[in-house]
Amino acid sequence: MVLCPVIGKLLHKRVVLASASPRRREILSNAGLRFEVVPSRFKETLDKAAFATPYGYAMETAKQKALEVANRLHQKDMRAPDVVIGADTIVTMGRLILEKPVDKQDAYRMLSQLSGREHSVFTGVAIVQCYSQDNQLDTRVSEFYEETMVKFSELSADLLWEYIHSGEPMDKAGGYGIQALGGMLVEAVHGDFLNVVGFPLNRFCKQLMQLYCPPRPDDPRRAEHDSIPAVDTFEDLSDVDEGGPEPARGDAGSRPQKAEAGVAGAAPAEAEGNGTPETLPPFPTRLLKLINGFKTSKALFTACKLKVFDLLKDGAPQKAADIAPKVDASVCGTERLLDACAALGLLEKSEQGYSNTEAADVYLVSDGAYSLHGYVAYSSEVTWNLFTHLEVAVRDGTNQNVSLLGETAGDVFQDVLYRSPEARLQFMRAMHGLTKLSARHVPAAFDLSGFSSACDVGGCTGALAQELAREYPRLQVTVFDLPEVIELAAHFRPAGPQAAQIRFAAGDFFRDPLPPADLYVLCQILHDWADEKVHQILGSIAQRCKPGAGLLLVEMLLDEEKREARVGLMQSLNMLVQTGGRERSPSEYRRLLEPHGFRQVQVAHLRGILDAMLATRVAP
Ligand SMILES: Cc1cn([C@@H]2O[C@H](COP(=O)(O)OP(=O)(O)OP(=O)(O)O)[C@@H](O)[C@H]2O)c(=O)[nH]c1=O
Repeated sequence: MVLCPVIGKLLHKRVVLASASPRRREILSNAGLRFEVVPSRFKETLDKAAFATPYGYAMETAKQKALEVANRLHQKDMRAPDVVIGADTIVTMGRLILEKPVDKQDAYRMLSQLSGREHSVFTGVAIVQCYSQDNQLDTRVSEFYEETMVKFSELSADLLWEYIHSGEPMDKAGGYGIQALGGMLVEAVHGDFLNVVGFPLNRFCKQLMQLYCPPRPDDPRRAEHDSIPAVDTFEDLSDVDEGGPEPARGDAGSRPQKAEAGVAGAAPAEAEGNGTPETLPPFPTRLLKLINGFKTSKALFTACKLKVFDLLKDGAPQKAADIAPKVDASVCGTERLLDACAALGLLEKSEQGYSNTEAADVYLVSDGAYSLHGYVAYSSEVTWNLFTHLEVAVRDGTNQNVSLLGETAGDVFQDVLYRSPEARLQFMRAMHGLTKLSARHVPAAFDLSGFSSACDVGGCTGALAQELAREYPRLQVTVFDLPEVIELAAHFRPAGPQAAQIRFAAGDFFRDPLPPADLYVLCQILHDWADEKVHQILGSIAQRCKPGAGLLLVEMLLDEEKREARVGLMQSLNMLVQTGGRERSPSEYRRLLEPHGFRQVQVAHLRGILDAMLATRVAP
């Protein structure tokens, strides 16, 4: 019996697993797949620093493992297998990437770093379809990754050594095997368990379905189903938070090979009835998703604006007819909106009516500790309108505030974002919600314990300052921002024990001297500006810095080739249309930092949407 129908389709193909991992072999044979095992000889020595994300590294390693086997078998037999599967599992925590330990000491080092903390396990998978013609091998690679979060208990040195002496850690990424004795170290798992063991079977089957059973354009069931095109559910979007919002959960077709089904390219199919092979283009699911993406954003914005999620928070399910009058809307419109939200994974729909999903309760209600309601409102009322002028922005290379607000829009902050107390508060709410969520991995990205004072330049509501203060209880943090921002920052001040570590100082970082500190922080500031202004900001920070002082940059880092970081690239368009600034890659930031004496730059790709760089000021 095969649960995944596509596994049956592969029974007649020559499938090779390019892996020596006994776990991968077991997972795939348990699933009913028939395959040969040819371990890859590819050496896992790719330069990790060259990858924008840890999963980019895992996917590339998986691909190289599979391609090595495909090429070797093709050369040997002049006949390539039909499909080669490669995989690579890594354990990551902050900027650390852990692979298999080299010896027992190394295993101890890894496990003690994981003790008491949460980490991510990424498995990158590459499915290489091989075609040989005239003795030439042509390949088409489909890659993806899966992330699972694992939390370890606090583990004593004795326990770790006992575990290491069992011999189990040595051939396993991160130095543990969750499926055996290592399971005892684990307090919680969030995500696909088999992904931790070494192979994300569920996602693999979905990928095979896409490759071997693409929906046909003339399939009536498909048309019906796709009349609202498939979109990422909210749960998928929250993966983004923890892994960087990449194409539908790490879905990446590789370039030199043929294009991935669903975007372009043709896949052979058999015409119904007469068995004649006919070439049909694959149904462009992903393309339709892109075309219609704006509808899903607006449905979410509208539900937030009507405060549907506030109404349903923690309460019993309600019917559309009961909800409509409470949100001052028509029953027929409300019903459609609620159904769309349910299909998007924002609401649950049952016989009793509609209720919030867990994610909606946390992120979409207007008053939650982690609410993104302010960010949604800003996106709907400001970003949305600016994006209607994207074409002009692209043609002219300028921000579109003037198109929106008229000639008064001179300075992006003073005349636009802060043009009235309401606009200012709206922007601050948006930034606060987003920073609070996305900056939580920043403080642990580097060891900042050597610094005693920090100045968060343009620190707005103090959201990052709170995270820094929480991680470093001896650190004093000054949040430096415009007087009108500091005035409203009181709305967001923390009540907790960190409050005493944080003070707010008013000033303009383009004009006024910065407060003294031995660590300066710029969180999503440089991306607002073109290079000339960036130099001005860095110059005035450098003036205040003694040698040894630090500069922590928190930004969405683009990959050097500007191909992978989809969210960062979208954000770069956003910066064009809103401010005239841009997102940059690590080497672009390095080039801006160097003339100001900021060297020894370390880069940390973090979970979530923000990354971090730490530079040290050297003597001029
Ligand atoms: C976290 C974890 C990992 N593993 C194993 O760790 C190896 C990772 O290394 P790899 O480089 O991806 O694979 P490999 O074993 O070297 O094989 P290959 O595919 O030939 O490179 C794989 O074995 C996995 O199962 C477990 O068995 N249990 C766990 O909980």
